[in-house]
Amino acid sequence: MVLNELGARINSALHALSKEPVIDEKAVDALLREICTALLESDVNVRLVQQLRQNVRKRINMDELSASANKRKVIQTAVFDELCTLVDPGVQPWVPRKGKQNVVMFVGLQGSGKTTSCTKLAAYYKRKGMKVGLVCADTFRAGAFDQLRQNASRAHIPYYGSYTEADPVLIAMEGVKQFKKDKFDLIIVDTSGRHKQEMELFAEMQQIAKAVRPDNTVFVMDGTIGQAADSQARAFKETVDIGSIIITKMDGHAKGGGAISAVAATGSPIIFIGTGEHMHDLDKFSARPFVSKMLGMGDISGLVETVQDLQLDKNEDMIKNLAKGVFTLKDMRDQLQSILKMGPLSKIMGMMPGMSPDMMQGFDAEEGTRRLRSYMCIFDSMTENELTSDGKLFDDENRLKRVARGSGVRPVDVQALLHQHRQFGQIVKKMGGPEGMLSKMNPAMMQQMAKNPGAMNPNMLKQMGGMGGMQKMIQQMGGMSGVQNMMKQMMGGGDGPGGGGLGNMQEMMSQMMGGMGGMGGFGGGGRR
Ligand SMILES: Nc1nc2c(ncn2[C@@H]2O[C@H](COP(=O)(O)OP(=O)(O)OP(=O)(O)O)[C@@H](O)[C@H]2O)c(=O)[nH]1
Repeated sequence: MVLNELGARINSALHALSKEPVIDEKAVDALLREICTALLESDVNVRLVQQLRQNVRKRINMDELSASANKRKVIQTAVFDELCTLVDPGVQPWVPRKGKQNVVMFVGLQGSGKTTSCTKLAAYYKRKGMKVGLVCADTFRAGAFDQLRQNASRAHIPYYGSYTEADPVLIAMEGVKQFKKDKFDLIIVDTSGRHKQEMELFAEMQQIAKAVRPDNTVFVMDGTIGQAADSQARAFKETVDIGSIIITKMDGHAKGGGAISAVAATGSPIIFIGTGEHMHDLDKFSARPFVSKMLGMGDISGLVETVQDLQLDKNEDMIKNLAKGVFTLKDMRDQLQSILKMGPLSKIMGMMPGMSPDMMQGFDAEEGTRRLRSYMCIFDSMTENELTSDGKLFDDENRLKRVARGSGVRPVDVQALLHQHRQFGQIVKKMGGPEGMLSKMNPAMMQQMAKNPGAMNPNMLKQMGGMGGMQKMIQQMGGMSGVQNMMKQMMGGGDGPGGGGLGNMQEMMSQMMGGMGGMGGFGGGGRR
């Protein structure tokens, strides 16, 4: 069972509980049976599933429960917490520090996704402002250096490797030495893999570790591996000092439960999850947001971090404009550019509460991204004067035709962009100023949800006014104008209970992307 399905099944079991007229031992047993079966079908280690069942059972005291006003909430919180425990070894993950020359070594079996993940991680920390270098110490697989070189070049990340040197230990040592000399903040060493756990691989890993003395060793594991994950993780743990885990290929049809269980075998935290072959397909992992996202409650912290990385609050001109309710073509270009920088639209939308991955079906994010890129070409063909205008200049047909010619599109495409700009402009006008919807919020509620999404009353999101309330929470958590402005743009309004939050967002997105079909499932306001 893939993780989306697992989340949906646990959700529906919890939902079924709320429909029970009496919540007694029998009802709790039925709930746990359903959850445990779902976990086992997702390849979660059987020992861990038993442990989860016992822990939840221990936390639910039926006598106390009968006096409790909200039994369902108590049970839901217990289940949520135990699901988090399942993927959280309780160890703070290691993070590189800027200004210190951090060395990270990647290990794992051949094809697990080491090389790909090295570059993804390098790009991630580059976005955080670190000076990152990649060392290819994989001399076992012909072509490994070429792969790393290509990936690194694409991401503009310096790399080190050799076509002639056959000794991986020497390459690793030399690469790390050079990057250290040049004061790199983070040096990532990719090592070889083998088809299976074998002595030669382990001996090589140990030699490299001895030579470069990594601050952290990252174990990369294929998410599709199933129950074999447990023994694989143990074998690696016994040989090298695994500090963190990256699980790859968690996109598509990976069951993932087996690899996730590896946390227990190594006692090391999962730090990232690979969700595709592209550079951006790396999700930071932490237990609570992961479980929250799996259960369709979104990943607020991931969304806030992604938005923070954009440093939108540094775009002062736009912020000033927005506050005044003014929205130029240049503002629109900057916003869309930011969205493009955040990575695939599907990923961003997947982080939003209420949007479980299955709701994204039919949402053609690639087509959306292509359309955004064509918009960028149109903006590039405009003069500064035109960009800083409200678009009325294009009532002049010659001007419109000139821009269409310059960007290789039809005049009607330029008109479509101008139409969307007008729509955005109307929303900005409505929301700007002190009367904007962001001024109305309930901080206590937001803080509670931010701290513990599992304890959230399922109706809370609805009460908060769906995505409108979400927006307020992001304001509370991020506390920065850039996030608000971004969210304002992306999501549109949504005030009050059931306010058209998601509905508006759907409308906005589909307008932006030119009416992508298949998003009709999004309800207004909170979901569940
Ligand atoms: N779908 C998907 N594919 C991935 C992911 N991570 C890696 N891959 C693919 O998995 C394949 C193997 O990845 P590599 O990075 O070459 O694996 P490796 O562990 O470095 O392999 P060796 O160098 O031979 O040890 C490649 O085709 C990658 O594109 C992921 O998160 N999702």
